Amino acid sequence: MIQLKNVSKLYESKEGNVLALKNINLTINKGDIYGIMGLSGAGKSTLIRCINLLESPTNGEVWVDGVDLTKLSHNLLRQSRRNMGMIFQNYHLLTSRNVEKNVAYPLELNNVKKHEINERVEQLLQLVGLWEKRKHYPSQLSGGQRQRVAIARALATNPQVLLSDEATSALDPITSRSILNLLQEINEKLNITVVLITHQMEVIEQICKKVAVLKDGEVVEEGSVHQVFKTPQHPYTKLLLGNKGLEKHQPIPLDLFRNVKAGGL
Ligand SMILES: Nc1ncnc2c1ncn2[C@@H]1O[C@H](COP(=O)(O)OP(=O)(O)OP(=O)(O)O)[C@@H](O)[C@H]1O
Repeated sequence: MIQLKNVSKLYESKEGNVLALKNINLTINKGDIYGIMGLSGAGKSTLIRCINLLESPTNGEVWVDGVDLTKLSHNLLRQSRRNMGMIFQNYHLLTSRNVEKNVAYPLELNNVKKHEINERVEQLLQLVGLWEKRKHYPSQLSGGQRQRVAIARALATNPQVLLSDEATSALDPITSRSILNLLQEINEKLNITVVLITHQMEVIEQICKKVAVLKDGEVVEEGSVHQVFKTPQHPYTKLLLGNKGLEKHQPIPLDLFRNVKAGGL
């Protein structure tokens, strides 16, 4: 379980101070696919980066599986971070390493034995449908394939949590759908908690069970996706959803693209 308790984040600079998060309280249960949505500048990236303390909150506590990460030493925090994989809009792959070496990288850093690395890399590349492309370099892959490599790498250390920072924002709708299906499969098969941020309502609608709506650094509404999309309470949520409320807009069936060959996207 992930709990954010009274989390605030103040960015200070000579250009001026920005209070990016204001007293955030959130509980994300194990096995959830939890979406955080909001417009540009709402504080989504800051919030997701506070979960693994890539960004240190100015105030508040971040509890993951019973441990307050804000109280950990540097070394213990590094160990805890192995429990949380992260993927990004721009993939962040190492361009000088081929697919299998990218996935192996976190395992090499953790001094895992060579034969275990090989086994794990094969499992992960089979899972994301890219075993055949293991010798390819990132520049030889499509955006969707790069994101699959990034997902495999994020899962290398067997994390319990996967954080997704706008992971499908740069992809076309069909490729985006295939990546979301993969995240859902990972959630179901491996029981990994997925936390994602996005400005795209359809992403939330497609795979999330729960959602928090972020506006100017504050959570203005939270609940099950069904409830929030069907009967949004806050004017900002209503504005974001526009005519996409569940009553007016039925999502595309989840399995529509399941049969599209993964490696081709
Ligand atoms: N390192 C930083 N220094 C100063 N201000 C920052 C920094 N990072 C973010 N901010 C500010 O904090 C606020 C929230 O930014 P954040 O990137 O978290 O929002 P976001 O919802 O992820 O936006 P986007 O969807 O455009 O990425 C913005 O006003 C932004 O300018």
